[in-house]
Amino acid sequence: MDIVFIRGLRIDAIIGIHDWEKQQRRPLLLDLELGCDIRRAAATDQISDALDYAAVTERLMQLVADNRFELVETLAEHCATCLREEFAIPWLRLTLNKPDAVGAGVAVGVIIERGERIP
Ligand SMILES: Nc1nc2c(c(=O)[nH]1)N=C([C@H](O)[C@@H](O)CO)CN2
Repeated sequence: MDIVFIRGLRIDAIIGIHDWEKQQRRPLLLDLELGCDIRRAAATDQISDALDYAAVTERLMQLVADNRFELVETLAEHCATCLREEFAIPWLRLTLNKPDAVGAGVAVGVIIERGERIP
């Protein structure tokens, strides 16, 4: 299986369990590995045959802008479900990093894998 990746995507989100976290958007960092087969896109050189990482990025930014959650788990799961359904992605790994949430310079978050890797 091939992978289209997105690394270091910064999206400002309302997320957190505390009242003060619900008042202001704060940055999240997303890394994604998206399973796909790039061979058709490579053969045709057409974006319509590719898993368009720009379209995926735009969809994630819209999803985060339209929602507010308490837990990073909930947001990660929504992102994974949305991408798998709307972009027909068989497998993905998503890392959601909420920087500085427990202290300056400390990274916390979740890493989830969903779907089946196609050999
Ligand atoms: N597993 C999780 N633990 C915590 C989360 C979370 O989303 N998932 N969130 C918080 C707070 O919102 C934190 O970011 C600031 O105290 C705490 N633990």
